[in-house]
Amino acid sequence: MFFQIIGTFTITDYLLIIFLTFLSYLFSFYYNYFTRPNPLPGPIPLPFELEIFIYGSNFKHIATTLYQKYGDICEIRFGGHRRIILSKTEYFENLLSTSSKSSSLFGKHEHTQGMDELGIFGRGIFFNSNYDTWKINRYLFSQAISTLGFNNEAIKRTNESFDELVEYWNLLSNSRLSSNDSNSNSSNNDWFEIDFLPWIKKFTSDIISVLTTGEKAYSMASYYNTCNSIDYIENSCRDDPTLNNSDKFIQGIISLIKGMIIFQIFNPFLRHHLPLIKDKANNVLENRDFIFKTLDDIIKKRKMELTNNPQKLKSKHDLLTYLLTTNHEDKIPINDEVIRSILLDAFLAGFDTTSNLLCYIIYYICHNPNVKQKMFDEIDSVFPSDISHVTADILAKLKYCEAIIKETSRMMPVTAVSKRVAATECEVAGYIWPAKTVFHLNYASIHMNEKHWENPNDYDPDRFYLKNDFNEFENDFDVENKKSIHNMDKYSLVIFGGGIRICPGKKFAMINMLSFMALMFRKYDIELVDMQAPLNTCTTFITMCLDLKIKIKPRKS
Ligand code: HEM
Repeated sequence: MFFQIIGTFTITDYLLIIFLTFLSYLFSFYYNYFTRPNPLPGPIPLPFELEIFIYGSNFKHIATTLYQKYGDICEIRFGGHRRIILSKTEYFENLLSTSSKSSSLFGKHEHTQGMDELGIFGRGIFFNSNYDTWKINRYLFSQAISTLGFNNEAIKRTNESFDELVEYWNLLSNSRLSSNDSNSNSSNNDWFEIDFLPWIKKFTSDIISVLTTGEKAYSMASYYNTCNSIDYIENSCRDDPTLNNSDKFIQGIISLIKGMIIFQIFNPFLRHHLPLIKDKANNVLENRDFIFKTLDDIIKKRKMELTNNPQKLKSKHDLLTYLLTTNHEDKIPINDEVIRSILLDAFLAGFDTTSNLLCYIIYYICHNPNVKQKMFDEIDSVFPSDISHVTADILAKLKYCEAIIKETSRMMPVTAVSKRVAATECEVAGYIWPAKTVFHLNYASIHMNEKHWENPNDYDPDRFYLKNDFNEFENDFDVENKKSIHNMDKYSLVIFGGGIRICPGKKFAMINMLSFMALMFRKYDIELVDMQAPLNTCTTFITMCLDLKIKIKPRKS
């Protein structure tokens, strides 16, 4: 009967049905919009999640533009979700709360089909919104990376990696000089030109890799080989099949960070059927499988070592060894999949954040020669050239370098906008919101707000310069101390997030960045190749530097 009726339809009938379906979709879409709770200023939404084609995916740009146009609290529909953009510190109170499970604002990511497809969300720490599993994973992770052994290892590995980096730069500089190529990038006066971004990414990924898995990644060696085919670095360890893929693995992590956004902002239909998007989404999935397999192989290999030679592992201070031995001794029920997700988090959250911030530091100090000189003076006074390697005691004295890290993070936060998703009805900014509302905390605009910062466009690390022995990054952000130092409200500078989901890697990140600054700027003077070029960045989950050409020259000792 049904098919008989269908059979009588003409093409006009079909077109009419399509038109009416479209009309009813539009009607319900805009009905929901105009009857939404707590209507806020913001652009009128577009049907079929078309906003991505208008606003792009740079969420820092979206949030700052909306703040400028619509004020401290406004909204946008994006990626199929209503998003509330908050650009006033008072509104952060409930969102960055330290109260735990009861908080309906514990989750950081909207649950979508894309999240499930990617198989990363809901696991590990960063992408996990399940309080019970998150708590165990975060506890294990924080325990492992806060041990003295891990911190000392972090300093030792940074020293070693820097020595290696200097070796490659010397080799490259010498080979360019000897080739005497008139078209060579190296200029006279001992200045040597490099693309800093890939080098610092390889540098930090080598450190993260060895501290996370206990395995060397040889990313710098690989990159050196792509820069110079003459003096190819032979490395016997690279015969190991696990390590042969190591640089590919690091590249894979970078692509995964970039590719995840596709699963967040494109709806399943576009991801599965629109050719260009479909290809990109498939590449992300293929890459994810490769990353999972590599990590699984490393876990298997370490487990074998643990069985065959448990004594040898006593000297290891990496995250994986800690997780496996904790599993053995404390009987905490974590399986290999959980271990893999924690390791993956260390890679995802660990190396791109520090490497990008180091790029921004270089950009800003090169534009502010007085800051650069003051930094040189501090480094020279606490880390003289007769001391070969940086130590924890030296790092604790680098107060001006610490101020540079803060001021750079204020001007160019790596996490420009963070997110919370309501699990149940909740109160934020004086309104009651339904479950699933997505809130964006617009740190980038707050960091540049005249209400909190005098001359916010001026790069001035002195605003954070502590001349006493107090090391702010040693402790969790302490409201009282922070107020006494900056005399500002506690959310006016948010570098590592806040509340129970504050970055657990912040101490390690500080060790890593301060060590690099001390080693690099004790040895090299530095300039930008093009002082007129603006800082080229793009924001997805974090704000990434897209390129940074610099010139370096050994400093006179
Ligand atoms: C400059 C360096 C870094 C910056 C600016 C940074 C910043 C942040 C921020 C803003 C958050 C989110 C907090 C929130 O949503 O409230 C976060 C979370 C996190 N970070 Fe970092 N981070 C850095 C380095 C690191 C390093 C080196 C590691 C580990 C090796 C790390 C591991 C994590 C993890 C696991 C989380 C998730 C915490 C959770 O959801 O409970 N981060 N980080």
